[in-house]
Amino acid sequence: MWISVTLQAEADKAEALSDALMEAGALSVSIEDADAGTEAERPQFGEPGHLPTALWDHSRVIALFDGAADPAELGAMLAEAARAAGFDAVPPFSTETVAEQNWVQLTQSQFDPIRITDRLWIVPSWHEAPDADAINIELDPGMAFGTGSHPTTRLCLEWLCEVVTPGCSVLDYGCGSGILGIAAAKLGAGAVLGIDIDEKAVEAARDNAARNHAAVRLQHSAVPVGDTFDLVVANILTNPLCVLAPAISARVAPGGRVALSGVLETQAAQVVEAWAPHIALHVGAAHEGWIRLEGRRPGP
Ligand SMILES: C[S@@+](CC[C@H](N)C(=O)[O-])C[C@H]1O[C@@H](n2cnc3c(N)ncnc32)[C@H](O)[C@@H]1O
Repeated sequence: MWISVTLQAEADKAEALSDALMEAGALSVSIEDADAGTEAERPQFGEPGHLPTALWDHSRVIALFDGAADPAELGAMLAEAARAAGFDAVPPFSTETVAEQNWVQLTQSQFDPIRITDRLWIVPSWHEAPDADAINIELDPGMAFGTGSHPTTRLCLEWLCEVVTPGCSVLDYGCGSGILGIAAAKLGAGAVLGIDIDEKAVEAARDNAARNHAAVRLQHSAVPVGDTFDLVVANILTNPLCVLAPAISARVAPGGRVALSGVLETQAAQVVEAWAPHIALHVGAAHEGWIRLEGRRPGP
């Protein structure tokens, strides 16, 4: 028997806490994006005015301890780890006992293969692809957002399935795990570029693209993007999508198309208005209260 302790921590402190927990005697530690839970567990995502980095501001640090440890001993280990990681006190946590043989299953069973369309599946590495003939993107949950389980990602993936044509160029603005760019490349796009403001996301996306043998160029968003693209997809949040309207729209080639996600139904008008001087947008699809806005730059 093991004791699994799930601690809530700010993402930028999660790694330090993870290291400190190992030092303090944990048998294993994993870090999960706290926003990868249920809708109710994701209060920040999509709240008007919330900064984009808040998407993975909160992490769950899950540490496994020997079940023989008594509560006082466990409390002392947690306190030592919290102190070593620079916390004033032990962050909020919950514990549960886990039968040894169920541990791996417990963690992995939360992430089953996700069918986006008949053509496209997202498959965790420990699963067999349910349809070997489909495009199967291998992605495991990690620190970068984008496993296909969130409706905003799904809306973008469905759009890519509809609009990618052989050899077209695609910009994935706010690539996170790289899931959208990888999907675009696998669907037949030519030049695919993914950019992100978070260097860790760029690194994760690089790893994921390599693992999927997907030709996707990935770079930090501070690096200027000179090109324009046939397709531009951005799953960020309402406020940054409004602020970034001139920058993102400038990357859409004449005749090219754009899809924006990360917008709640109630926020559609705000984004449409911000984009009106650049590209006219309309609601293309909706899923669980989230919408996808789409537009086309006039041109050839
Ligand atoms: C919701 S995640 C989307 C990840 C992935 N594209 C998907 O659809 O699942 C938003 C991503 O946008 C990035 N981001 C936020 N603001 C940005 C900005 N101003 N420029 C570039 N990337 C940004 C975040 O770091 C994050 O990786």
